[in-house]
Amino acid sequence: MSLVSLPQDLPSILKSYLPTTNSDKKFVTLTYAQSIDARISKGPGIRTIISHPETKTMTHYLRYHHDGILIGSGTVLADDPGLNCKWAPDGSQEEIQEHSPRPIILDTSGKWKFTGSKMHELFLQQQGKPPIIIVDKIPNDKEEYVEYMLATRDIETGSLNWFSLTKKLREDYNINSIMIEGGAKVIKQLLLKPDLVNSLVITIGSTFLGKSGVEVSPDESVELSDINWWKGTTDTVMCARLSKR
Ligand SMILES: NC(=O)C1=CN([C@@H]2O[C@H](COP(=O)(O)OP(=O)(O)OC[C@H]3O[C@@H](n4cnc5c(N)ncnc54)[C@H](O)[C@@H]3O)[C@@H](O)[C@H]2O)C=CC1
Ligand SMILES: Nc1nc(O)c(N)c(N[C@@H]2O[C@H](COP(=O)(O)O)[C@@H](O)[C@H]2O)n1
Repeated sequence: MSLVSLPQDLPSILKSYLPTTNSDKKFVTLTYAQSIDARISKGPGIRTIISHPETKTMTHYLRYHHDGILIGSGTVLADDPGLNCKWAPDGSQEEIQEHSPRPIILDTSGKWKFTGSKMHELFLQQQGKPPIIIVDKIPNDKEEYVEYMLATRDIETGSLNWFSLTKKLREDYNINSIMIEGGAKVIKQLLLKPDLVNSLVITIGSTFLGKSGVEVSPDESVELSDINWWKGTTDTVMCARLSKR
């Protein structure tokens, strides 16, 4: 798949929502594409194109600027995504490979296999990196090229500790900036974490996906600040920060 050009006015809007170059500070961007009725796919397990080609290019521009890209197992199983970066200033193969983010798959119950996936194919073609899989138990039958990282859980509640997870990715793998693309279960949790998420970049496509679509509404109301809108051919992009609650 080749990309259309990046709209000229997008980088200046995105600039202050991107991780700073050469910074070793942790940076988390939550980014996804939704319909007007806040759905990110037509239904569970259905890969759905929402973004216009120009905002798809923006996603690859964002990927270029991050060390890692995280998705949940629901997304990797539904979409079989590539998660590489196809955008680079000069479009060279070397630059694309170097700047492809490291895929991070939150698959605590070990349902997904790298071998035979789109990600695997791209890795073999030197167009993408191999994944780190976050698991509750290191599997006996480890896959070649995959790195496994144990999920960090709160002792009292047993729930995933996102702060420790991003800290560990930074300390153990030098992944300072992470863009989190979804899916719905992951997004819903992170919309309630203003202390973890530095930037929010949401593409809003001009479509309604209807009641059977996968919804991304947080369990509580969420206020935003530092808001900027970009208007494209059919989509708008909202850049913002989550307000502290
Ligand atoms: N339009 C867009 O930008 C995007 C759309 N999608 C869509 O989203 C849908 C998938 O969303 P979901 O089914 O909600 O799946 P998901 O991708 O959010 O994954 C959920 C899974 O992730 C793991 N997980 C998440 N939070 C966890 C936690 N706190 N502790 C332990 N494990 C945890 C679990 O294995 C859980 O079953 C697909 O239809 C996909 O196409 C996904 C990403 C972006
Ligand atoms: N930006 C954006 N727009 C859409 O319309 C989408 N459906 C998605 N989905 C996300 O992108 C992943 C696919 O990545 P590849 O193109 O295969 O590299 C998919 O898994 C979702 O995370 N994003």
